[in-house]
Amino acid sequence: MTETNFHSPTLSVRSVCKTFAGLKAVDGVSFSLNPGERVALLGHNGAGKTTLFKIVLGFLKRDGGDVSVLGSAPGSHAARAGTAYLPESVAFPGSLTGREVLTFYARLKGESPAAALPLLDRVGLADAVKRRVGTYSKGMRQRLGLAQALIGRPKLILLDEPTTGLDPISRQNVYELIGEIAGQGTTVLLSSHALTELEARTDRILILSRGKLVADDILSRLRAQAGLPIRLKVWTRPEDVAHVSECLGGGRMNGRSVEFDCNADDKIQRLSAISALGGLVEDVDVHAPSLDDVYRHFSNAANRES
Ligand SMILES: Nc1ncnc2c1ncn2[C@@H]1O[C@H](COP(=O)(O)OP(=O)(O)OP(=O)(O)O)[C@@H](O)[C@H]1O
Repeated sequence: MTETNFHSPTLSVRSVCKTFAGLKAVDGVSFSLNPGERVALLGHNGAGKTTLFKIVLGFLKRDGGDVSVLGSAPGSHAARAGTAYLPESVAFPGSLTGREVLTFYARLKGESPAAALPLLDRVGLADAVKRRVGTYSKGMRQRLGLAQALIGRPKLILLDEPTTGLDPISRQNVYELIGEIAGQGTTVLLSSHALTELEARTDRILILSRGKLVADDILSRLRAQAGLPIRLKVWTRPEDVAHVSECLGGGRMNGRSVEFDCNADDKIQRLSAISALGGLVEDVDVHAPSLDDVYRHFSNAANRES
């Protein structure tokens, strides 16, 4: 077994392919993830996210390419010992209590149940540990799944749509927990369709389209690569709207504001021009392209190419 350290990737995927009955579910995908990274894997329904997860976990055999999990082959003892997985829908025996479920999984993973049980507290289930899981809400089951995945401090954790079915506060709690474990060096790879909530909570974005990896970078660089415009909205008094618009070279006028788009490269220059208007300007909003916009850009580009 190869020991991982801060110089070796937690997960390395090279030219991986998987075909189901002639359909290329994963088509030449390559990337590597480092310790402590929080990475979002995005893609339309059927893009190949779950297939890729299953290959990394050793549940599915790839047709080509290489995968190294913590320096070992997927599905090997070393890889499994350091990897955790939360599937999209978790199912636990309804007659067991939350505490019994976690104790069962701790034993299965060769960990001490006493060390694992505080995880129930961390996922907000402290008051429900003695209740049968059959009486849990969907969100509670999902949080129990997350506690199960965190047993034994995995070095790599794969989360398939971890916030599906959770209310806004629980979603926030999940991302706080993800931030905490990543801060301790765990690599988190999560798939999600909830782009807005990912925007500020992941370090890097991977986009799959029809099995191909069409983007892999931090959001700010993907924004720059996409070349999408930045929208500036300048607030002023109603009587000054026309004058402000003229000074700024035009723009869409609303009752109290002027809106226009600029390139990332022009942003500072345009903000200086706005600032030079002094008291005419009451406020400025800067809207960078959202992850939704960036995602749409890369997906559309991939569709046009194919
Ligand atoms: N066992 C299988 N047999 C045949 N085809 C499969 C199998 N598993 C997945 N596929 C196909 O491979 C493609 C990728 O599926 P996958 O489940 O990986 O997508 P996904 O990105 O996870 O989608 P979703 O967002 O809907 O969960 C789909 O076209 C799917 O129908």
